[in-house]
Amino acid sequence: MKKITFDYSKASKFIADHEMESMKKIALNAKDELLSREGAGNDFLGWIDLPVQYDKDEFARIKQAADKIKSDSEVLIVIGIGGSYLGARAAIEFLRHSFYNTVSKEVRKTPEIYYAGQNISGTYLKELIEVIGNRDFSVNIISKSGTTTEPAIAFRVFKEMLENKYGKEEAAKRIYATTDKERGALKNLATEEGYESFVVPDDVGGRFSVLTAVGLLPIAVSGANIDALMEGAQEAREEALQADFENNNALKYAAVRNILFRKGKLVEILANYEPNLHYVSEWWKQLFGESEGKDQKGIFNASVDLTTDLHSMGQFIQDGNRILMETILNLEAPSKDIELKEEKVDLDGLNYLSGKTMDFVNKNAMNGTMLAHTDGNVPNLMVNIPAQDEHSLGQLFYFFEFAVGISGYILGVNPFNQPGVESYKKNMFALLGKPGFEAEREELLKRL
Ligand SMILES: O=P(O)(O)OC[C@H]1O[C@](O)(CO)[C@@H](O)[C@@H]1O
Repeated sequence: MKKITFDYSKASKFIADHEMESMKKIALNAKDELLSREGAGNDFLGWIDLPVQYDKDEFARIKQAADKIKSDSEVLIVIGIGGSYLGARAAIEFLRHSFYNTVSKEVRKTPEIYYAGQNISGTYLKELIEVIGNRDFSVNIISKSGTTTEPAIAFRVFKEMLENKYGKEEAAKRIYATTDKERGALKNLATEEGYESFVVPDDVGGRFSVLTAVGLLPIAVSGANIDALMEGAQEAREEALQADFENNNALKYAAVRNILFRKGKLVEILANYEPNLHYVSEWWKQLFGESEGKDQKGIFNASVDLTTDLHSMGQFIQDGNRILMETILNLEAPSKDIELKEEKVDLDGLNYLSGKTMDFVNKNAMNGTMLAHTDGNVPNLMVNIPAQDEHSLGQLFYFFEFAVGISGYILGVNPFNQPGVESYKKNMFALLGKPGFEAEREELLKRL
């Protein structure tokens, strides 16, 4: 099986050999810190061994639950926010049909899948309910803490809908709860109501949880192969833990982005040339942004879908404030392609491309853009993804997880906490009038 690779050769003019030598030592120290489990946030390192040490009984139960949902539901609603939905969505959009929910059932073969609880929009929820219509559906509510407001609100709505449609007992058989093994409101509810439950391990944070039931149940419902996903992750883990620096893609990526950061490249844009990678970028943004953006430090993570955004953000990337580095997600072999035909009269002037494939055009756009951006002083790094399949994606997930652990330690932050996320919650609760927030409420209202 082909491997994910990281290539920074096109950015070599921005990185001197001695800088790499020096950062190599720092990255290897960070690796020791991570693997010795003595660094900051060391109670959240369960993701390191997850691809080889996971609960096999639960894994089998995930497959059974997915089979049940496939057999009794036309629609699955996945309720969660941040790490409790982005990994599943990234995988489903990367691995399955570009128009998964709208392509015919004969092609899709599995339930339509929609996401809720990732915003607080009444319009979104109301219209999602219209999409479900009278059809049979199930719900997978995912919240590690079991107390996050956005998914909790959405779950209330769908729980009531299920109970009205099927009665309380049957509704309970259509609700799958993925949460902490013993704590939180959702766990209590699941126990009380008898929902089938799956566990988010204590030592695996939300943004590192895609290879637990958090990601695996929705991914399995979509028809993707979760065994192959885990196998890919196992291979990337093997490399990350065992390989020396020169052959260790995750270590090199962590090192290079930190060299560039220290030279004023404060923003990293992740660029894809295939729309099915859009949510991989969204997943990556949380993984890196929430892990590194703290203590008034960190690389800001952004993403662009290309060539689409070359016609909106392209001007800035080429020519605006020079604070950018760019990492390209290069899907080496897309699963489908179209060959361009010759036309008798070359009115659109495209006959020079006849016999060429869309991917040929796309790859040339990518290479041309990479050189142009490099000339414009945006260092371009590349992550090569062999294929649009589970094996490659499993590798990619682990590659980025390991890289961010190393990168966070290089930066000198705890990559495994997210204290900053609490501030908006506190204000929201106060403004909503949640009991216990009365004093804060008065203060905030004066400021509005
Ligand atoms: O799974 P939970 O506990 O609902 O959390 C969802 C998301 O919210 C955060 O805790 C931030 O508030 C993320 O770290 C997490 O992925």
